[in-house]
Amino acid sequence: MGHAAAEAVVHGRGVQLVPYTVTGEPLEKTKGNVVGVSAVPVNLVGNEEKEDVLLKLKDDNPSLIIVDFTLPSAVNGNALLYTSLGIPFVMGTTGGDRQKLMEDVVQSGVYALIAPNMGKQVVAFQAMMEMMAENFPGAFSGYTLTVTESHQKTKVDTSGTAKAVVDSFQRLGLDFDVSQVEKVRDPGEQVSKMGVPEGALAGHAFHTYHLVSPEGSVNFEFQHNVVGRSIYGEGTVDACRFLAKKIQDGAEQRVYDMVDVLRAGAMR
Ligand SMILES: NC(=O)C1=CN([C@@H]2O[C@H](COP(=O)(O)OP(=O)(O)OC[C@H]3O[C@@H](n4cnc5c(N)ncnc54)[C@H](OP(=O)(O)O)[C@@H]3O)[C@@H](O)[C@H]2O)C=CC1
Ligand SMILES: O=C(O)C1=N[C@H](C(=O)O)C[C@H](O)C1
Repeated sequence: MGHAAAEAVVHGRGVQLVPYTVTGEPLEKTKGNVVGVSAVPVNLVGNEEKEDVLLKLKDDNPSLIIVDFTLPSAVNGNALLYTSLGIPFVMGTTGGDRQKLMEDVVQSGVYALIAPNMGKQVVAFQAMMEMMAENFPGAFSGYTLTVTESHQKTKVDTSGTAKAVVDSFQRLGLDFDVSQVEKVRDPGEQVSKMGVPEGALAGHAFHTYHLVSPEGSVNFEFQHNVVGRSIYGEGTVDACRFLAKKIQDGAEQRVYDMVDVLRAGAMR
């Protein structure tokens, strides 16, 4: 996903790629190595040197914003790293201890945008569910919910988007815990059960939320199926532009999500 985001930055308006990517690898594996993002060579940064490199990049690029698409196990440590260096960041990575993440970032006073989904229409769906929960709490009391999400087999955690939507469903009266979300990670099942195109097995996000009334006579189904990752890359560029403007304006609020970007009319 980091690569897809970098591609979108290279092709995006009003943003510039700082050609460095921090990895989870030791320096001996990254030293001198580059990856190509379109025609731009991007330098790999090893674990031991990341603090020094980020500080130097911040000095050289005062409006630097870090984009993080890593792993749930890296979420909290990375957020502490960025806040300790005073570098604003966009965090698309899901999982980790989300409550601690929010507490640490808010307390630091560093500008950040944290969201489990950067895709404009998915963010709009999330916002719609939040609005429904706020306006009609308990509207689906007594209903039964099933949630199924399919992602590439390398995804280690339950979808962060599904967790956010489940939060709205809970406020709508559904008795459902995120541990009940069915994760589909087997490629065979993804094709046969979920209808994922074979070409999208390495990158897709299919979500289905199904609700049934107590007596079974009323059914609702919400579905968003994304093939590939380009919509998240485009949303990441929107997020960076939005955050840069907030920093420039010295906005009082310092921590944002993608619904804030959408509400501001700042998603293309
Ligand atoms: N918000 C959104 O719209 C979206 C969010 N996501 C989320 O983004 C995250 C990443 O997804 P995806 O790219 O598919 O995952 P991958 O597993 O493909 O990539 C994760 C990368 O993180 C790197 N990494 C691991 N630890 C660290 C670390 N401490 N510092 C820096 N880099 C590290 C790994 O590289 P290496 O170990 O080689 O260094 C690896 O390449 C997931 O949480 C996913 O859910 C995904 C799509 C959209
Ligand atoms: O890992 C992914 O691919 C995605 N992760 C995010 C999530 O966990 O919800 C967003 C989207 O589903 C793609």
